Amino acid sequence: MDIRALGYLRLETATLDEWRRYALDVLGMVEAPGSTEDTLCLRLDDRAYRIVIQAGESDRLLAAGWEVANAAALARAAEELEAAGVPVKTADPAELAERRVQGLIHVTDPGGNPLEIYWGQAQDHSALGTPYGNRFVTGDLGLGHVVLPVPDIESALDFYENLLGFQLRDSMKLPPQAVPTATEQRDFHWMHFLSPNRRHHSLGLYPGALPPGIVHFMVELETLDDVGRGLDRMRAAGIPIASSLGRHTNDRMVSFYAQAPGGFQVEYGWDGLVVDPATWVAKEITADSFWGHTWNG
Ligand SMILES: Cc1ccc(O)c(O)c1CC[C@@H]1C(=O)CC[C@]2(C)C(=O)CC[C@@H]12
Ligand SMILES: [Fe+2]
Repeated sequence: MDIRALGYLRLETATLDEWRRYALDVLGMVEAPGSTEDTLCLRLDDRAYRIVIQAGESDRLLAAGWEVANAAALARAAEELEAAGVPVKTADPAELAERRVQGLIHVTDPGGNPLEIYWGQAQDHSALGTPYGNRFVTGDLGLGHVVLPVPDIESALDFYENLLGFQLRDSMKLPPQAVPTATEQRDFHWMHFLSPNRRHHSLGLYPGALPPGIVHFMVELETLDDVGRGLDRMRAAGIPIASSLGRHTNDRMVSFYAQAPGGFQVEYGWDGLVVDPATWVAKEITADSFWGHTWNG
Protein backbone atom coordinates (compact mmCIF):
# COMPACT_ATOMS: atom_id res chain seq x y z
CA MET A 1 0.00 0.00 0.00
CA ASP A 2 1.37 3.39 -0.95
CA ILE A 3 0.71 5.57 2.10
CA ARG A 4 2.84 8.72 2.01
CA ALA A 5 2.51 10.39 5.40
CA LEU A 6 0.66 11.03 8.64
CA GLY A 7 -1.55 13.83 7.36
CA TYR A 8 -3.79 14.84 10.24
CA LEU A 9 -5.20 13.99 13.65
CA ARG A 10 -8.80 14.34 14.80
CA LEU A 11 -9.38 14.48 18.56
CA GLU A 12 -12.37 14.75 20.85
CA THR A 13 -12.09 16.74 24.06
CA ALA A 14 -14.27 17.43 27.07
CA THR A 15 -12.41 20.72 27.64
CA LEU A 16 -12.21 22.56 24.31
CA ASP A 17 -11.45 25.94 25.93
CA GLU A 18 -8.43 24.42 27.62
CA TRP A 19 -7.29 22.87 24.32
CA ARG A 20 -7.75 26.21 22.54
CA ARG A 21 -5.40 27.98 24.97
CA TYR A 22 -2.96 25.05 24.92
CA ALA A 23 -2.75 24.74 21.12
CA LEU A 24 -2.76 28.45 20.25
CA ASP A 25 -0.99 30.12 23.17
CA VAL A 26 1.43 27.38 24.23
CA LEU A 27 2.09 25.06 21.24
CA GLY A 28 2.06 28.04 18.87
CA MET A 29 -0.41 26.58 16.38
CA VAL A 30 -2.76 28.76 14.32
CA GLU A 31 -6.57 28.68 14.37
CA ALA A 32 -7.79 27.77 10.89
CA PRO A 33 -10.94 28.71 8.97
CA GLY A 34 -13.61 26.09 9.59
CA SER A 35 -13.28 26.47 13.35
CA THR A 36 -16.56 26.97 15.22
CA GLU A 37 -17.62 27.18 18.83
CA ASP A 38 -17.31 23.40 19.17
CA THR A 39 -14.60 22.56 16.63
CA LEU A 40 -11.05 23.88 16.68
CA CYS A 41 -9.13 23.47 13.41
CA LEU A 42 -5.40 24.03 13.65
CA ARG A 43 -2.95 25.02 10.93
CA LEU A 44 0.76 24.22 11.15
CA ASP A 45 1.71 24.70 7.50
CA ASP A 46 0.21 25.13 4.03
CA ARG A 47 -2.53 22.55 4.57
CA ALA A 48 -6.02 23.78 5.43
CA TYR A 49 -5.57 22.07 8.82
CA ARG A 50 -3.43 19.40 10.45
CA ILE A 51 -5.29 18.90 13.73
CA VAL A 52 -9.03 19.07 14.40
CA ILE A 53 -10.34 19.05 17.98
CA GLN A 54 -14.06 18.57 18.57
CA ALA A 55 -15.95 19.26 21.78
CA GLY A 56 -17.55 16.09 23.14
CA GLU A 57 -18.03 13.81 26.11
CA SER A 58 -14.51 12.47 26.49
CA ASP A 59 -10.90 12.97 25.54
CA ARG A 60 -9.92 10.52 22.83
CA LEU A 61 -8.48 10.00 19.39
CA LEU A 62 -11.19 10.23 16.71
CA ALA A 63 -8.88 9.41 13.81
CA ALA A 64 -5.31 9.31 12.61
CA GLY A 65 -5.38 10.49 8.98
CA TRP A 66 -2.96 8.79 6.56
CA GLU A 67 -2.38 10.40 3.18
CA VAL A 68 -2.12 8.69 -0.21
CA ALA A 69 -1.18 10.35 -3.49
CA ASN A 70 -4.40 10.20 -5.50
CA ALA A 71 -7.71 8.47 -6.20
CA ALA A 72 -6.08 5.40 -7.77
CA ALA A 73 -3.86 4.89 -4.72
CA LEU A 74 -6.90 5.15 -2.45
CA ALA A 75 -8.83 2.62 -4.58
CA ARG A 76 -5.90 0.19 -4.40
CA ALA A 77 -5.66 0.69 -0.63
CA ALA A 78 -9.35 -0.15 -0.24
CA GLU A 79 -8.94 -3.28 -2.40
CA GLU A 80 -5.93 -4.51 -0.45
CA LEU A 81 -7.65 -3.95 2.91
CA GLU A 82 -10.79 -5.76 1.79
CA ALA A 83 -8.75 -8.64 0.35
CA ALA A 84 -7.11 -8.96 3.77
CA GLY A 85 -10.53 -9.09 5.44
CA VAL A 86 -10.37 -5.60 6.96
CA PRO A 87 -13.74 -3.80 6.83
CA VAL A 88 -13.59 -0.54 4.85
CA LYS A 89 -16.20 2.22 5.01
CA THR A 90 -16.23 4.85 2.27
CA ALA A 91 -16.83 8.42 3.42
CA ASP A 92 -20.01 10.17 2.29
CA PRO A 93 -19.96 13.61 0.61
CA ALA A 94 -20.68 15.42 3.88
CA GLU A 95 -17.63 13.85 5.51
CA LEU A 96 -15.45 14.77 2.53
CA ALA A 97 -16.67 18.36 2.64
CA GLU A 98 -16.10 18.59 6.39
CA ARG A 99 -12.55 17.20 6.07
CA ARG A 100 -11.76 19.15 2.89
CA VAL A 101 -10.43 16.03 1.13
CA GLN A 102 -11.41 14.48 -2.20
CA GLY A 103 -11.56 10.81 -1.21
CA LEU A 104 -11.49 8.96 2.11
CA ILE A 105 -12.02 5.55 3.68
CA HIS A 106 -12.48 4.65 7.35
CA VAL A 107 -10.54 1.68 8.71
CA THR A 108 -9.85 0.32 12.19
CA ASP A 109 -6.46 -1.16 13.04
CA PRO A 110 -6.14 -4.47 14.95
CA GLY A 111 -5.86 -2.51 18.21
CA GLY A 112 -9.21 -0.81 17.56
CA ASN A 113 -7.65 2.53 16.63
CA PRO A 114 -9.70 4.57 14.12
CA LEU A 115 -7.81 5.44 10.93
CA GLU A 116 -8.76 7.50 7.89
CA ILE A 117 -6.93 7.01 4.61
CA TYR A 118 -7.47 9.90 2.24
CA TRP A 119 -6.19 11.92 -0.73
CA GLY A 120 -6.59 15.47 -2.02
CA GLN A 121 -6.60 17.69 1.08
CA ALA A 122 -7.20 21.41 0.52
CA GLN A 123 -4.33 23.82 0.95
CA ASP A 124 -4.41 27.26 2.56
CA HIS A 125 -2.22 29.65 0.60
CA SER A 126 -2.34 32.53 3.05
CA ALA A 127 0.80 33.30 5.05
CA LEU A 128 1.00 31.34 8.28
CA GLY A 129 1.44 33.81 11.10
CA THR A 130 2.48 31.64 14.02
CA PRO A 131 2.31 33.54 17.32
CA TYR A 132 5.97 33.14 18.32
CA GLY A 133 7.61 33.01 14.89
CA ASN A 134 7.86 29.23 15.42
CA ARG A 135 7.83 27.00 12.34
CA PHE A 136 6.76 23.36 12.12
CA VAL A 137 8.66 20.75 10.07
CA THR A 138 6.10 18.95 7.89
CA GLY A 139 6.11 18.75 4.07
CA ASP A 140 6.58 15.24 2.70
CA LEU A 141 7.54 14.08 6.21
CA GLY A 142 3.94 14.66 7.28
CA LEU A 143 2.47 16.20 10.42
CA GLY A 144 4.85 14.54 12.88
CA HIS A 145 4.29 11.25 14.68
CA VAL A 146 1.63 9.58 16.76
CA VAL A 147 2.00 6.74 19.26
CA LEU A 148 -1.04 4.46 19.40
CA PRO A 149 -1.88 1.88 22.07
CA VAL A 150 -2.26 -1.66 20.74
CA PRO A 151 -3.11 -4.47 23.18
CA ASP A 152 -1.83 -7.13 20.74
CA ILE A 153 1.51 -5.81 19.47
CA GLU A 154 2.21 -8.68 17.03
CA SER A 155 -1.03 -8.29 15.06
CA ALA A 156 -0.62 -4.51 14.99
CA LEU A 157 2.95 -4.72 13.68
CA ASP A 158 1.85 -7.18 10.99
CA PHE A 159 -0.98 -4.83 9.92
CA TYR A 160 1.18 -1.71 9.60
CA GLU A 161 4.25 -3.43 8.14
CA ASN A 162 2.72 -5.92 5.75
CA LEU A 163 -0.67 -4.42 4.86
CA LEU A 164 -0.15 -0.65 5.13
CA GLY A 165 3.45 -1.01 3.94
CA PHE A 166 5.17 1.05 6.64
CA GLN A 167 8.88 0.37 7.16
CA LEU A 168 9.96 -0.90 10.57
CA ARG A 169 12.72 1.46 11.73
CA ASP A 170 13.45 0.05 15.17
CA SER A 171 12.03 -1.56 18.29
CA MET A 172 12.60 -1.24 22.03
CA LYS A 173 11.97 -3.67 24.89
CA LEU A 174 9.81 -2.13 27.62
CA PRO A 175 9.94 -3.55 31.16
CA PRO A 176 6.63 -4.87 32.56
CA GLN A 177 6.24 -1.82 34.83
CA ALA A 178 6.19 0.45 31.73
CA VAL A 179 3.19 -1.53 30.44
CA PRO A 180 0.79 -1.90 33.37
CA THR A 181 -2.14 -2.69 31.04
CA ALA A 182 -0.38 -5.51 29.16
CA THR A 183 -2.74 -8.40 28.48
CA GLU A 184 -0.02 -11.04 28.98
CA GLN A 185 2.66 -11.35 31.65
CA ARG A 186 6.03 -11.26 29.90
CA ASP A 187 9.63 -10.43 30.83
CA PHE A 188 9.44 -7.49 28.41
CA HIS A 189 7.09 -5.99 25.82
CA TRP A 190 8.22 -4.78 22.39
CA MET A 191 7.45 -1.24 21.30
CA HIS A 192 7.87 -0.51 17.57
CA PHE A 193 8.64 2.59 15.48
CA LEU A 194 7.58 2.72 11.81
CA SER A 195 7.09 5.14 8.94
CA PRO A 196 5.82 5.25 5.36
CA ASN A 197 8.28 8.06 4.51
CA ARG A 198 11.73 9.46 5.33
CA ARG A 199 10.73 10.70 8.78
CA HIS A 200 12.34 8.20 11.17
CA HIS A 201 8.95 7.37 12.66
CA SER A 202 5.47 8.58 11.88
CA LEU A 203 3.95 5.89 14.10
CA GLY A 204 4.85 4.33 17.42
CA LEU A 205 3.09 1.19 18.60
CA TYR A 206 2.79 0.96 22.40
CA PRO A 207 1.98 -2.57 23.63
CA GLY A 208 -0.79 -1.72 26.11
CA ALA A 209 -4.12 0.03 26.49
CA LEU A 210 -4.81 3.69 27.28
CA PRO A 211 -8.28 5.28 27.63
CA PRO A 212 -7.70 8.28 25.28
CA GLY A 213 -6.59 5.90 22.50
CA ILE A 214 -3.40 7.90 22.01
CA VAL A 215 -0.13 7.86 23.97
CA HIS A 216 1.30 11.03 22.48
CA PHE A 217 1.69 12.95 19.27
CA MET A 218 4.84 14.78 18.24
CA VAL A 219 5.21 18.02 16.32
CA GLU A 220 8.67 19.00 15.07
CA LEU A 221 9.94 22.57 15.23
CA GLU A 222 12.50 24.11 12.92
CA THR A 223 14.91 25.35 15.59
CA LEU A 224 16.06 24.37 19.07
CA ASP A 225 15.05 27.85 20.20
CA ASP A 226 11.46 27.12 19.07
CA VAL A 227 11.48 24.09 21.41
CA GLY A 228 13.13 25.96 24.28
CA ARG A 229 10.66 28.82 24.03
CA GLY A 230 7.84 26.27 23.97
CA LEU A 231 9.20 24.78 27.19
CA ASP A 232 9.24 28.26 28.76
CA ARG A 233 5.59 28.79 27.72
CA MET A 234 4.59 25.42 29.22
CA ARG A 235 6.19 26.38 32.54
CA ALA A 236 4.62 29.86 32.47
CA ALA A 237 1.18 28.33 31.76
CA GLY A 238 1.56 25.84 34.62
CA ILE A 239 1.31 22.83 32.32
CA PRO A 240 2.93 19.71 33.82
CA ILE A 241 6.06 18.60 32.00
CA ALA A 242 5.73 14.81 31.61
CA SER A 243 9.34 14.33 30.54
CA SER A 244 12.30 16.68 30.67
CA LEU A 245 14.30 17.71 27.60
CA GLY A 246 16.37 14.88 26.13
CA ARG A 247 17.69 13.37 22.89
CA HIS A 248 16.22 10.08 21.65
CA THR A 249 18.57 7.33 20.50
CA ASN A 250 16.57 6.25 17.48
CA ASP A 251 15.47 9.43 15.67
CA ARG A 252 18.07 11.62 17.47
CA MET A 253 15.28 14.08 18.24
CA VAL A 254 15.75 16.64 21.01
CA SER A 255 12.36 16.96 22.69
CA PHE A 256 10.31 17.27 25.82
CA TYR A 257 6.86 15.89 26.60
CA ALA A 258 4.10 17.99 28.13
CA GLN A 259 0.76 16.89 29.50
CA ALA A 260 -2.07 17.68 27.08
CA PRO A 261 -5.63 18.34 28.24
CA GLY A 262 -7.22 14.88 28.44
CA GLY A 263 -4.62 12.47 29.76
CA PHE A 264 -2.07 12.04 27.00
CA GLN A 265 1.06 13.90 26.00
CA VAL A 266 2.40 16.16 23.30
CA GLU A 267 6.06 15.76 22.32
CA TYR A 268 7.64 19.03 21.15
CA GLY A 269 10.86 18.32 19.27
CA TRP A 270 13.66 19.41 16.97
CA ASP A 271 16.31 17.79 14.75
CA GLY A 272 14.55 14.49 14.03
CA LEU A 273 16.36 12.00 11.81
CA VAL A 274 15.45 11.78 8.12
CA VAL A 275 16.36 8.31 6.80
CA ASP A 276 16.94 6.71 3.39
CA PRO A 277 14.30 3.95 3.22
CA ALA A 278 16.24 2.11 0.46
CA THR A 279 19.19 1.41 2.75
CA TRP A 280 17.56 1.41 6.20
CA VAL A 281 18.10 -1.67 8.39
CA ALA A 282 15.74 -2.35 11.32
CA LYS A 283 17.45 -2.40 14.69
CA GLU A 284 16.80 -2.63 18.41
CA ILE A 285 17.41 0.37 20.64
CA THR A 286 18.40 -0.50 24.21
CA ALA A 287 17.84 2.93 25.75
CA ASP A 288 15.22 5.51 24.90
CA SER A 289 17.57 8.49 25.09
CA PHE A 290 21.26 9.51 24.95
CA TRP A 291 20.56 12.01 27.74
CA GLY A 292 17.58 13.57 29.47
CA HIS A 293 13.94 12.50 29.08
CA THR A 294 13.42 12.00 32.78
CA TRP A 295 9.77 10.97 33.21
CA ASN A 296 7.74 12.49 36.02
CA GLY A 297 5.49 10.32 38.07
C1 LIG B 1 11.88 5.80 22.97
C2 LIG B 1 11.24 6.83 22.11
C3 LIG B 1 11.85 7.14 20.91
C4 LIG B 1 11.30 8.10 20.06
C5 LIG B 1 10.11 8.73 20.41
O1 LIG B 1 9.53 9.65 19.62
C6 LIG B 1 9.49 8.41 21.60
O2 LIG B 1 8.34 9.03 21.87
C7 LIG B 1 10.05 7.48 22.47
C8 LIG B 1 9.43 7.23 23.79
C9 LIG B 1 8.30 6.24 23.72
C10 LIG B 1 7.60 5.80 24.98
C11 LIG B 1 6.21 6.31 25.07
O3 LIG B 1 5.70 6.83 24.11
C12 LIG B 1 5.42 6.11 26.30
C13 LIG B 1 6.18 5.90 27.60
C14 LIG B 1 7.40 5.09 27.34
C15 LIG B 1 6.93 3.74 26.91
C16 LIG B 1 8.35 4.80 28.40
O4 LIG B 1 8.03 4.48 29.53
C17 LIG B 1 9.76 4.86 27.90
C18 LIG B 1 9.63 5.18 26.44
C19 LIG B 1 8.27 5.82 26.32
FE1 LIG C 1 7.58 10.23 20.31
